[in-house]
Amino acid sequence: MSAVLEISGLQKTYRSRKRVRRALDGFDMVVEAGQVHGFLGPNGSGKTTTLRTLLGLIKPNGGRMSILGQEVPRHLPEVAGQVGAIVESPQFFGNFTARDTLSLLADAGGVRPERVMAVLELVGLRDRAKERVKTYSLGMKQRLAVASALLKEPKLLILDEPANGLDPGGIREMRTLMRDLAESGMTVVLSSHILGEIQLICDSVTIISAGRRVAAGSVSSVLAQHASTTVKVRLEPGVDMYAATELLRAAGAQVTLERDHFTVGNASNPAQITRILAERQVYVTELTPVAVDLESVFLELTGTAPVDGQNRQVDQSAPVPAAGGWGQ
Ligand SMILES: Nc1ncnc2c1ncn2[C@@H]1O[C@H](COP(=O)(O)OP(=O)(O)OP(=O)(O)O)[C@@H](O)[C@H]1O
Repeated sequence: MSAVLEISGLQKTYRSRKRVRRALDGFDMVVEAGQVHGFLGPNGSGKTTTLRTLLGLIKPNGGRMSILGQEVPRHLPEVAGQVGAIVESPQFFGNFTARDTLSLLADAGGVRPERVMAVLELVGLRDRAKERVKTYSLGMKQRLAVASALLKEPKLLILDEPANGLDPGGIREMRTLMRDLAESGMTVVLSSHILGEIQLICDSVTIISAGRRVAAGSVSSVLAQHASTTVKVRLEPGVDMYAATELLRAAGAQVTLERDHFTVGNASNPAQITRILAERQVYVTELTPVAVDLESVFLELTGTAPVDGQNRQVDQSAPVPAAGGWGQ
């Protein structure tokens, strides 16, 4: 695989008369060819700043960036034709049809006119191409925006919050579209706050917090690195659950009592749970690992802000040893 997008040590500081705000603090990101890559981070973590810097819309204070092997912003004119991007919601004239809107853009960008109906077909708007944009739903407008970014047949498509404001049906359509584009060989980078969606759609992710990378890699490897040692335990009906949890707590387990079950947070050896309880004739009817998802990893990572002044990405710091070892 080869990197379509590489960012290394990116710095951006916004300065106004009143304050200095460091939006990017040595940020790194790599996106391999043909992937759908999720770019995740809480509000204000630096996603839009990264994308705007990459597209030459704002100037960084330091760091290196390359797109399709060309250093940017120096070589942006050479690669701009191969990058489609929607970083701010595009404004369309409501009285224009989708076809007229795209024809104007194609004309201005020196794109072959045949591309207009081709991209409308790709985003599923061909049948509605002759209707005015003001009659479109939000989801259709979002798809029209994606169509406009596809006019140039880009190798890299960058979308900031493409599913923003869409209902579940619209989100599903957008997901299918992203996957279809990746299958056609395009690399797609999308930022989103809808983490369940990112988990379904993306091959790989970068998570940013306070201007630094806090995790990166394939979705499965990011999840595996944060594999949970929490298990859910259910007991036979009628058993005193509180007394059972006290037995486990006395042995060092981190127990959280729920309405009809409890969880043990540091269960690196779940057999200890069944052994300790069975010794007191308390029997377990269910013992299941609590699955980790992207949302819990995101909350865990972005809840712990990077240490100021540390010149390294947070995901390169020494791994924290897994909790466990109680009840031996
Ligand atoms: N033009 C600007 N002037 C000053 N500060 C700015 C400017 N643009 C962004 N910032 C600040 O830089 C930081 C990063 O903002 P950015 O918009 O990149 O975050 P984001 O991750 O895209 O957030 P969101 O998810 O809310 O869109 C924030 O603290 C923001 O207030």
